[in-house]
Amino acid sequence: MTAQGFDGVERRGLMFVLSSPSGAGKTTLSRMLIDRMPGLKMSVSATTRAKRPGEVEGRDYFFVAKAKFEQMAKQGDLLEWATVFDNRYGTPRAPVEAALAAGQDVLFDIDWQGTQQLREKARADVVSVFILPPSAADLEKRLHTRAQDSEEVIRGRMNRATHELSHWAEYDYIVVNQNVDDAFAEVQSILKAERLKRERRTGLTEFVRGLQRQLET
Ligand SMILES: Nc1ncnc2c1ncn2[C@@H]1O[C@H](COP(=O)(O)OP(=O)(O)OP(=O)(O)O)[C@@H](O)[C@H]1O
Ligand SMILES: Nc1nc2c(ncn2[C@@H]2O[C@H](COP(=O)(O)O)[C@@H](O)[C@H]2O)c(=O)[nH]1
Repeated sequence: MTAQGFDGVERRGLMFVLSSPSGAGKTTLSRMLIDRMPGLKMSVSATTRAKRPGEVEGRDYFFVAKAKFEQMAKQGDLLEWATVFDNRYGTPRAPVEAALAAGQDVLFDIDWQGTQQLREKARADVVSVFILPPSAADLEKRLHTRAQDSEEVIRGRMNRATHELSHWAEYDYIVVNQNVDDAFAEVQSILKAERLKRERRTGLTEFVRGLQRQLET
């Protein structure tokens, strides 16, 4: 699973995870990353929750029935899965493996349970970022302005936010999403720096040997 860095040095692909309480801005930041960072592919999850207005099958999620989800989990087709807000969510394994094998990095918008499972499977290749809202009032306002969930669903997500927040210290990086452009710049910097980490740059030895040969001649 190697990617060609922009400087031509081979490296292992990485799994870039964003988690947060619902409404803090993962989806927004993920879309910005996919639009602006070449070599990054979004992992599209399967879910048993109902489609929101404007969501597109295969772009936002694969919307599946409960029985189908259970079958996917049983067959080993999911890299990780969890129950969130009474619905099932999981990462289809094949597209992630194919993207990594093709030299791409993969972006995940998943919760702390999924992040733990990915970390158990591939610790060295997982880079995780927890997104915090600037305040509880902002979080609630964002869930309302998104205008895609009922009052009851929003209340449930706000009630669960404390629990989600309690997992912040399990993440490699913490970003406060106050201004979306600033938060994007921070997340982008993390990805750029992680792509340059020596340990995942498998082609460095060969590259440096080549430089040494040039210097000796
Ligand atoms: N920095 C910001 N300032 C103001 N509004 C924001 C900011 N970031 C995101 N939003 C808005 O907040 C709402 C929720 O954002 P988003 O859907 O990205 O959250 P999420 O973390 O993906 O939520 P979920 O976990 O429920 O999918 C959206 O309407 C989005 O446009
Ligand atoms: N463990 C996983 N969590 C996932 C996955 N896909 C999404 N999620 C998380 O679920 C909640 C709710 O999402 P929403 O779209 O209904 O608002 C959010 O925290 C997502 O990050 C997954 O495949 N695995």
